[in-house]
Amino acid sequence: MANISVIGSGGWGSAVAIMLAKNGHRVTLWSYLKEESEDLKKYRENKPFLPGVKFPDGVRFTSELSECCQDADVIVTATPSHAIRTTAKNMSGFIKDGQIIVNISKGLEEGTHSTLSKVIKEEIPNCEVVVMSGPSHAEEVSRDIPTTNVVACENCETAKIIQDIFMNPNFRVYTNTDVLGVELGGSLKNVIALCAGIVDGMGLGDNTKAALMTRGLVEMSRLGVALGAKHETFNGLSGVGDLIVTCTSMHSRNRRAGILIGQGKTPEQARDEVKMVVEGIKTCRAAKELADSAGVEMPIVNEAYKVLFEGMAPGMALKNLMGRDKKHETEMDFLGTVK
Ligand SMILES: NC(=O)C1=CN([C@@H]2O[C@H](COP(=O)(O)OP(=O)(O)OC[C@H]3O[C@@H](n4cnc5c(N)ncnc54)[C@H](O)[C@@H]3O)[C@@H](O)[C@H]2O)C=CC1
Ligand SMILES: O=C(CO)COP(=O)(O)O
Repeated sequence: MANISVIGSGGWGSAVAIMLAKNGHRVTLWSYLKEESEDLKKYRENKPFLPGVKFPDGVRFTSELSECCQDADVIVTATPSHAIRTTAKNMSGFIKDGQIIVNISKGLEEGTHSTLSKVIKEEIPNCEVVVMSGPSHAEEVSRDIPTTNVVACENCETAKIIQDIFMNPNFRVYTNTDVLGVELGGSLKNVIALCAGIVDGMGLGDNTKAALMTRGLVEMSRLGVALGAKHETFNGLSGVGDLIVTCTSMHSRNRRAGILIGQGKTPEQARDEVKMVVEGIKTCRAAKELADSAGVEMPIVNEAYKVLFEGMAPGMALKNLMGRDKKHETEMDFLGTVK
């Protein structure tokens, strides 16, 4: 049994806290807002994000970071991506050498385009970072619906420690050492999920969505390989696996925001209506800027950028994508990835 602190009590942090407590660990769940923490304590339920799911006895609640870090064997970070740097900075003074931090948030930092494990390592140089990603909606994990994820760390022995802590008969965990590939897959799929929602909101067909997902995966892998990730990682749980779930599930916040945009709402209106974190909007900007500076072609991401940030109508973006130059499907670039 381990002492685990989960930093961030949105839907995902709460679901993971519930699961880890059911696995037999002592869990402390940290909330950004004191009122959020008080409500969790009072109702033993996350009413806004996971209504109807009770926290097991093994979970306690706090809004004090110091008490989360000091006695924890493992710390799990689950804040929105934009809050990871500040949260890590605030945690840094309480972290012991070699402390394992498992990041389960998905996204890239605005401006620097850094992966979240890199941001954590910059703020807490004495810790060891593991990332967990894959197809896992909080609504299902909190209700013990069978799910598989992957934990990635350059040190496979550390990944195995986390695999043992998280694994249970309804939550199967694989290990991987391609940290960059796992993080990029989990982040970039949110942009394609937004586009899948737009396709649904426009009332287009299954053919259109299958095309978007397939070619979207090609773009994700192409950028990933150019940045140093392994191509095969994108064919795993954190790549195609998460892409499938996010592009097809009504639980997906990114897909739900996309549906609203496809129906004519602005990205701001869509984000406000979804109310929960829609990471794909910011990640789209980061992906476009990364692709531009690495000279990588990402036509879907480019069109999504125009819709999200330049006011282009989704119908025009679709026309641009369908009207591109003719291609051979498996055309390779110099790195051996499919163009
Ligand atoms: N919800 C899900 O099923 C999954 C979410 N994720 C990722 O987990 C991360 C968190 O997402 P959710 O739990 O869905 O979010 P959520 O929308 O359910 O909750 C957001 C939480 O962030 C807190 N918050 C707001 N501003 C903050 C700040 N400045 N500092 C710290 N906390 C702040 C809010 O109080 C709230 O508790 C995201 O990166 C998301 O992509 C990953 C896998 C599954
Ligand atoms: O990453 C997720 C599921 O694996 C959550 O995706 P959404 O943020 O789109 O709900």
